[in-house]
Amino acid sequence: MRQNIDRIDRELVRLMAERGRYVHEASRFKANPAQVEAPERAEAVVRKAMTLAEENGLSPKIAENTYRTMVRSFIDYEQGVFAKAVAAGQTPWKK
Ligand SMILES: C=C(O[C@@H]1C=C(C(=O)O)C=C[C@H]1O)C(=O)O
Repeated sequence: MRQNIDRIDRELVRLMAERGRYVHEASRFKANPAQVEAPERAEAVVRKAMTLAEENGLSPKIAENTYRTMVRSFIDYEQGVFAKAVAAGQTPWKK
């Protein structure tokens, strides 16, 4: 049983890393920190995860808590990537 949990954790973290690379990419299309935050989109992602949870027999509360924390962390990460790009003069709308 724990072997299965460990296997799933390896897969989840691999998928989170892949997700992170796309979040990193998304920052290139943002013009300011408010666009990085994109609260409506973030909320839609959480809601979608809750619907998917219901469809898959997972508690929507677990999906909600997990996704709120995860998306918040990705936004913070993306804000960091964005701030670095601005500091380096590498903002795409200036190219
Ligand atoms: C990745 C994006 O930026 C932020 C991070 C999101 C996420 O991790 O799902 C969603 C919306 C934004 O808050 C995006 O706008 O798509």
